[in-house]
Amino acid sequence: MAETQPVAEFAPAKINLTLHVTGQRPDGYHLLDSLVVFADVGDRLTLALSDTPALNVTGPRAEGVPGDARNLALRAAETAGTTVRIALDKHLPAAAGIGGGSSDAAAVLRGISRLTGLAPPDDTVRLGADVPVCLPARAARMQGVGEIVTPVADLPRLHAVLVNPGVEVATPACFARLATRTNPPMPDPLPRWSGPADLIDWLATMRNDLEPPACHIAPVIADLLETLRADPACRLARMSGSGATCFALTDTAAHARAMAARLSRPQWWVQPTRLS
Ligand SMILES: C[C@](O)(CO)[C@H](O)COP(=O)(O)OP(=O)(O)OC[C@H]1O[C@@H](n2ccc(N)nc2=O)[C@H](O)[C@@H]1O
Ligand SMILES: Nc1ncnc2c1ncn2[C@@H]1O[C@H](COP(=O)(O)OP(=O)(O)OP(=O)(O)O)[C@@H](O)[C@H]1O
Repeated sequence: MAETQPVAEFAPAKINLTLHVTGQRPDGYHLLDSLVVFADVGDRLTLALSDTPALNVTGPRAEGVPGDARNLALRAAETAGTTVRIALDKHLPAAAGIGGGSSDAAAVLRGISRLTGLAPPDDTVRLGADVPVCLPARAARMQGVGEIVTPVADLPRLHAVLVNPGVEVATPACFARLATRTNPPMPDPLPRWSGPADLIDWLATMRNDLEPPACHIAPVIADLLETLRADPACRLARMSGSGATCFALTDTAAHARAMAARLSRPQWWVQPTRLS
């Protein structure tokens, strides 16, 4: 087969504005209720149909990312039953709670759909709990173990700073350290927020249940959250996913940029961003 013209896909960072752990299935997987949004920072992929699978990982965060069949980008193509050549320009830190691998996998599935005209496979949660929500890459409520994705229309757009303190937190270890596995869900239906300030006030009454276990595993996360909360521009600071990346919400893009400049440290990944 001659290679097709490549298509480009953006794989945005996934941010869990809330992450409530509401139960556990008999197979050990946890039931979640999470308000998920996407940032304007992320990985960049190009892919083309080809005879043999291939993956080339480059970019500022390529180090340590598997370049072989373990990479979720190649596993996604295999799930779709398609052979593709992928160039992955990695900008998101890995194992960071912002769905890097899942967003790459979802981007590959979107790209393959464009190349073949076929719909993505149904059972994408098998690739990773975050893949279904990353597929549309739009604000959504995520439930079940990640397979139930309900779009949230008209979510006010937020300004934020994302900060990763340079430690990796293993997701299973984080779930394993939960003190309680049956915690209250978010309200159903979700409220309708009048604007960003209203949304932030409401978010302050919600939780990330994985934050206490992650802070126990990596105390640097607790220190980071304290630093974020002490900043005059910070309206709310919370961890995303199983960490270690945390986000601070601000009133304006200028505040996010100024806060990001104040937070610059050699080992930290710091990004001002918009979430929507
Ligand atoms: C924590 C979140 O990032 C929140 O968005 C996701 O639930 C995790 O998404 P992910 O990294 O794509 O997760 P997976 O690769 O499917 O699972 C990693 C591990 O996390 C635990 N896990 C994950 C999802 C879930 N609903 N319950 C779990 O207990 C399991 O131990 C699993 O082996
Ligand atoms: N495309 C990829 N990008 C980054 N890591 C990948 C990729 N494919 C496989 N991996 C592996 O997956 C592990 C988890 O990385 P990933 O960035 O997906 O985690 P995460 O940000 O914690 O995800 P989540 O928020 O979904 O829990 C990494 O340690 C890495 O070895």
